[in-house]
Amino acid sequence: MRHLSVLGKYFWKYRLRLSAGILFVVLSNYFSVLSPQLMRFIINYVDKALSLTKHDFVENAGEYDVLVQKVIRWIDQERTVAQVVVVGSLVILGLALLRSFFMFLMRQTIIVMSRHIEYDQKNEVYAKYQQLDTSFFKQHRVGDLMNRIAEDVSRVRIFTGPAIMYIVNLVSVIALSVFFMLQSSKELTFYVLIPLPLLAIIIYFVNNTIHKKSERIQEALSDLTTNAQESYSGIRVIKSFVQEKNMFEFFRINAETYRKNAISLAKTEAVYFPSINLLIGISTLLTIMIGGLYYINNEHNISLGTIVEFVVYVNMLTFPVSAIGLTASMVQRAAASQKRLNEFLDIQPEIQDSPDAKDVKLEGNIDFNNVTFTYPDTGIVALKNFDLHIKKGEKVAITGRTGSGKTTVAQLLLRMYNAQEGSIQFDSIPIEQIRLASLRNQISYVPQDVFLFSDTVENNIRFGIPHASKEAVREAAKIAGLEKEIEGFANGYDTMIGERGVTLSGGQKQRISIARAIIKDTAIVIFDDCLSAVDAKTEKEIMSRLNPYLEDKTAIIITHRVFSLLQFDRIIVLDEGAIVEQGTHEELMRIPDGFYARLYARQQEGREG
Ligand SMILES: Nc1ncnc2c1ncn2[C@@H]1O[C@H](COP(=O)(O)OP(=O)(O)OP(=O)(O)O)[C@@H](O)[C@H]1O
Repeated sequence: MRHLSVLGKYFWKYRLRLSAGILFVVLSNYFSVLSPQLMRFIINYVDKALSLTKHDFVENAGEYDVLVQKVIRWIDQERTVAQVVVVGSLVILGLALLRSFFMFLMRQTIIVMSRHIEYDQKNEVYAKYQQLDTSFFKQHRVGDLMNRIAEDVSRVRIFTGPAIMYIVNLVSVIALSVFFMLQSSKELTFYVLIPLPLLAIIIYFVNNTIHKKSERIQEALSDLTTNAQESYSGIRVIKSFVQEKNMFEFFRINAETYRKNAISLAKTEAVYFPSINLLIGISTLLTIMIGGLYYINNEHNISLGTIVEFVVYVNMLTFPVSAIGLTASMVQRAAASQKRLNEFLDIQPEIQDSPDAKDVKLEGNIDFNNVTFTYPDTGIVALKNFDLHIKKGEKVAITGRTGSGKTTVAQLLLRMYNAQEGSIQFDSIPIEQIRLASLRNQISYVPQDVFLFSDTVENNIRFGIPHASKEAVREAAKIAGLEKEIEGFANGYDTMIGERGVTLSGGQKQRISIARAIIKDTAIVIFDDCLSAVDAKTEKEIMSRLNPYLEDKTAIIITHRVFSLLQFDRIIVLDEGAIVEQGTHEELMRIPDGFYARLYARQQEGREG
């Protein structure tokens, strides 16, 4: 429950709606407990007026609610018995209408409030995701993140809406009806209420079982969905490895688990609802039986009207009491979901703006001073005493074996991580003193893994500059060597990319990603192995167009392909997180048995062979 206390801020925000909602629940219940009293009055009135029974009882006006007393006085004015019955029934109808009206208002306030809270909470979680560090996303599965924003937030909404409504309803219905039952007959109240606590306890326990079983079903369903999803997205691999049968078997096992759990839940539910009805039936039975005996024996001033009044009260208590278990499990689920959400919401991102961080215009000078960096989650030391000084306008290539730390250099420049030792500076300003948004806005980065959104080609290119003109988009596409291909698409720049759009080749995707960086037109450009999927000829073409574009920029190009490096001012060779060779192409070629020279020779052979 304490996990739910964070919702206090939302209840405070919507306090007007909440208080109005609570008032409406109470009013709606107030009008509903008045009708059994009127029923009692009408029955007793008819009984007395027509002398139906020779029964002796005293109508005690004080047992009725003040409002009912007034209504009775108004009805009971020189009217015939039939008129009293008709007018009384119309008042009962009026009460039912009033009750429904307040119920409508109650839903309009409490349920609407819960939708507002749901909206705010979704935004809060989404905004938090955007703030969290990249390392957080490495440690959590996408499915898990999606679940929190969808499933967990919905479960919390069930608490802020229906559960709150049920709780207020339960308390007010029990308080009001027990109050009037006691006014009417203490003895009968006692017997009638005996089965109700028992009912609540049984419902609570059975509901817990149902809750556990539902959780198991959810898990099984999640496995089943993941299984199906992977089969669809990996269909090409499955078919080429002829694994259809095995995959189906895997699916069948998951489906079987789901079926077993679902059947088990259905069995419990099959017992549950009839049992509730049985216990409620016992309450009604006790009312009629004990009330009847009192009546026959002329005890405790019980009239026919009182018995009917009690039967209606018992039925009125039925739903709220039987909803206790349901409400308790709603609260439990919401608390578990909020706990999960709090785990995320409480994380303070390590990478955030320090109070003295400023917007800085970057010129393009970059310094790595003796930087050592270890990935916090794996403990892998990716850079060791890394010292690199790049001047404004310099074009630097970084090469080396896979896993040597090349991408890490780019990640640190974008401040996706903080280096544990040493310092990184831009124009002699420590990276921590530059506002994150300012830093990242001034670096054009093309990551190794291309990611395109399900949107048009044009919008994908202008992603970083949402208001970029069509001309700027076309210019960027031209430099990235994409212009002709895009024009060849049926809808040109408006062609949709992604699951339901055109399927692009690996090289085309890479070039859209390059165009997306180019359009930013910043002083610093980092390309991370972003031409690996294009052929050597296209690569050369792109490079020749990029050359004039990069002229006044500082460029860091990470690559495995040596022959594209020829026009660079400096080539850095990394190995195990440290620089092992550094110089121009010619200088590196002169190092006997050097990494670069060997790589170059190997690639030349490959090209000729
Ligand atoms: N997000 C991460 N979390 C933990 N360890 C990582 C992460 N990214 C990379 N590493 C590890 O850090 C080391 C350096 O990785 P990095 O990606 O910088 O190499 P790279 O030279 O760019 O490799 P490649 O040429 O294959 O892209 C590797 O051992 C890698 O396993």
